[in-house]
Amino acid sequence: MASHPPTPSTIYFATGNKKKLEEVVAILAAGHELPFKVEPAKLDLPELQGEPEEISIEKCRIAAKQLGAAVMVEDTSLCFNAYKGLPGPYIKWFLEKLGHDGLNRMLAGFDDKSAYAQCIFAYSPGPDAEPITFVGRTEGAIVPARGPADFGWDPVFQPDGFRETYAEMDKGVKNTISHRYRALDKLRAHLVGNSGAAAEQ
Ligand SMILES: O=P(O)(O)OP(=O)(O)OP(=O)(O)OC[C@H]1O[C@@H](n2cnc3c(O)ncnc32)[C@H](O)[C@@H]1O
Ligand SMILES: [Mg+2]
Repeated sequence: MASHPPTPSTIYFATGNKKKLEEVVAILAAGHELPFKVEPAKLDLPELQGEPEEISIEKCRIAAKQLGAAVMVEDTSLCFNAYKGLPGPYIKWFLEKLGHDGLNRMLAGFDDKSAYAQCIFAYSPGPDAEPITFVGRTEGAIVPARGPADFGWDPVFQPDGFRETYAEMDKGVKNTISHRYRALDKLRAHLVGNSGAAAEQ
């Protein structure tokens, strides 16, 4: 991986999704004091096609060019094992067109209702740098919708080891086990490790 310059004091989180932003802020605030600030940047980034990691990298390149600064983005997939990982990064359109019931109906003919939520953060220190990625995954199952419908497919995803869906569980709990937490925790470790103080050693 090409070495990155020390972590800058401000990094923009480019997203058009306020619920994602809420969770990123909450996850970062729950940890130790950070040697950098994360500022939101509301960009309507394109819905790209391809493998999830490539989508996040390209999304990051676009955001870094638009902002001309250090930027992080993330792309989220919901992957049904019975569909070999689809809808994957296309979940946004499946959710929009089919709704929670339709996502369940996709699996009506399958005994295997297992799925995993995947979040891939991509970070770039600036428009000319190659983004680096951090992947987080949470295994679970697709279930009939339960809980408040204020964030995407949360009501139909029940993480393994829990009786609640993401939507039913306390936000604080979701933010310690979610695909987003797991990916962001890796990015945070990289940025802290690469911050000025650490980089001087
Ligand atoms: O601007 P960006 O960051 O791309 O925001 P987006 O809403 O377009 O998000 P994605 O492209 O990553 O599409 C993922 C879809 O899954 C939804 N989603 C993402 N994270 C979720 C989570 O933790 N729980 C439920 N739904 C989620 C999101 O609302 C989209 O419909
Ligand atoms: Mg998107």
